[in-house]
Amino acid sequence: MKLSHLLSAITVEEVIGNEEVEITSLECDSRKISLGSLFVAVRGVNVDGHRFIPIVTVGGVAAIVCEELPERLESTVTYVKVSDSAVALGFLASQWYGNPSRQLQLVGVTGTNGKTTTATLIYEMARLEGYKAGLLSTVVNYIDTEAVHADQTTPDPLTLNRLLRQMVDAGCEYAAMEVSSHAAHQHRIAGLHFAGGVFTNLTRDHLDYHKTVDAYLAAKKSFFDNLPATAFALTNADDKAGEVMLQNTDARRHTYSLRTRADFTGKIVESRLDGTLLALNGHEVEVLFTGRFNAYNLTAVYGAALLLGWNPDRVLVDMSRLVPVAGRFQPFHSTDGVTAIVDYAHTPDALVNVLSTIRDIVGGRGQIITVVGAGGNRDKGKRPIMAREAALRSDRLILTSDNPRDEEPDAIIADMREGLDARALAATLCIADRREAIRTAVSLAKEGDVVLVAGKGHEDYQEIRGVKHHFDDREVVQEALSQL
Ligand SMILES: CC(=O)N[C@H]1[C@@H](OP(=O)(O)OP(=O)(O)OC[C@H]2O[C@@H](n3ccc(=O)[nH]c3=O)[C@H](O)[C@@H]2O)O[C@H](CO)[C@@H](O)[C@@H]1O[C@H](C)C(=O)N[C@@H](C)C(=O)N[C@H](CCC(=O)O)C(=O)O
Ligand SMILES: Nc1ncnc2c1ncn2[C@@H]1O[C@H](COP(=O)(O)OP(=O)(O)OP(=O)(O)O)[C@@H](O)[C@H]1O
Ligand SMILES: N[C@H](CCC[C@H](N)C(=O)O)C(=O)O
Ligand SMILES: [Mg+2]
Repeated sequence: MKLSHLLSAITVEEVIGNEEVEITSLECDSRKISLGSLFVAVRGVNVDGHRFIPIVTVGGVAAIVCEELPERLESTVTYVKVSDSAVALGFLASQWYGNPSRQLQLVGVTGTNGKTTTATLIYEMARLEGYKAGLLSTVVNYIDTEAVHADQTTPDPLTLNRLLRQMVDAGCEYAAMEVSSHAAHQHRIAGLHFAGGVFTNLTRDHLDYHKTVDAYLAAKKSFFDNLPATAFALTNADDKAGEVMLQNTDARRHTYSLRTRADFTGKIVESRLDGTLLALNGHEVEVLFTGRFNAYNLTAVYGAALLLGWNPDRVLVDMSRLVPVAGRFQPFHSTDGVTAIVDYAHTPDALVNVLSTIRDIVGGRGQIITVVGAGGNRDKGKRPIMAREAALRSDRLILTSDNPRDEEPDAIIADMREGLDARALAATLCIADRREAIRTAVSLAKEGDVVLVAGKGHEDYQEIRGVKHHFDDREVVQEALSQL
């Protein structure tokens, strides 16, 4: 592809050199370039990509996109100056892959919790409606029915557009994707053409990265600020940040709610551990999901489905055919009446939601035993709050390791313990070995009790100092239950 064709997709400040040069590949990582590549120098979180300009020049790149021109210019390289390389990379990646997001109806889902669930269900719903569809999510990506391993919630622009291209080539008409706050902030989604955006909720997470709640909100809001007028923007009217999200969007504004008047309303008629009778815009449907938070997700999916123009009657029927996402409120039962639930709750708010849901259903008839940890190298401020919220809503609490990454497991547990008063501490055990922690919780449970194993959900690894060791809460839980 000619450089000039790529450049027609971005706003350039200055070009020095030949714009008609042939580009053999588009890269933002100096370790991946080859002869004739276009290298985009992005200022990252750890390092400034501009640092690698001398290396890629020696490596034979044909052109370089950057925010700051190097002092020494080579006659063999075309230099393109832009005001924001990360934004440029997004648009260039779209152009490189033939703008696949314009050939699909792409729906983005953002918010602190519920992104994976909501995006996955929109994908499932498209398939139930008879369409080929794609999915980009924390758990797994799908190109029609082909599962592709997911490294990140929202991949970098090159991976993202490559996957969207594969979806279009496979005949997909729809795609759903999660838009993480990191991705929005780093412009990983720049250049994408969305048919719709959904906001789930905003509570505390990732303050290690965004520093303040306002900055975190601004990152999520930027997704809606950039939606085109042709798109729909569907927000949660019950969330404090719901209205703010749509303040500056050009998209068509719509709301969903479980509490007030909205375009799409959900009402829990009856709740059980294995399902809910839900009324969507007044129509009753039996769904295979539990909890108020899932009623929110389903109402959002229902709204998105109607805004995509699918048949309302068929959508209602298909809502009852949707099945829960791996590791999200996934129940396991022992033969003697103990239930264990594996859930991905890894924020204070998610723990509150999941534990309140369990308490509503169990009532005073059984005890709740919670096993939870917090990830290393992530938001430290949420640790004591997670422990406190879990202790408040559990009869017994076992603090353990999540992914310790580069931190000491005991130090993370100590941070969590800071949130507990003397009474809570008396009902709390600290067992850093997660397998031991789960086994202990299960062995403490009696008939009618519920063990909640929170934080890792679908993850099948434990990340310790850069190495992922196989570990799966669901396997450990099943093994422990079978030994009761
Ligand atoms: C902290 C963070 O978000 N980092 C992301 C970021 O990388 P970075 O800014 O650190 O990159 P960098 O290492 O500083 O490098 C800057 C530039 O120099 C280039 N480089 C670097 C080294 C080199 O030798 N040569 C070279 O050219 C890099 O390719 C890059 O273009 O941009 C990369 C490309 O998009 C991401 O893969 C990377 O995600 C890292 C791996 C990560 O762990 N991110 C997590 C926090 C994350 O994004 N999580 C969210 C989900 C959160 C949630 O669950 O809600 C997600 O979307 O997955
Ligand atoms: N709408 C919701 N509101 C609050 N909590 C929710 C909601 N949906 C799910 N949860 C809780 O949050 C956990 C994570 O759900 P999900 O994976 O769908 O969210 P996510 O936004 O994709 O998370 P991540 O950012 O880590 O990928 C669930 O296991 C559940 O405990
Ligand atoms: N994808 C999110 C959630 C991780 C969940 C938890 N298991 C952890 O490792 O902290 C993150 O990377 O922050
Ligand atoms: Mg997710």
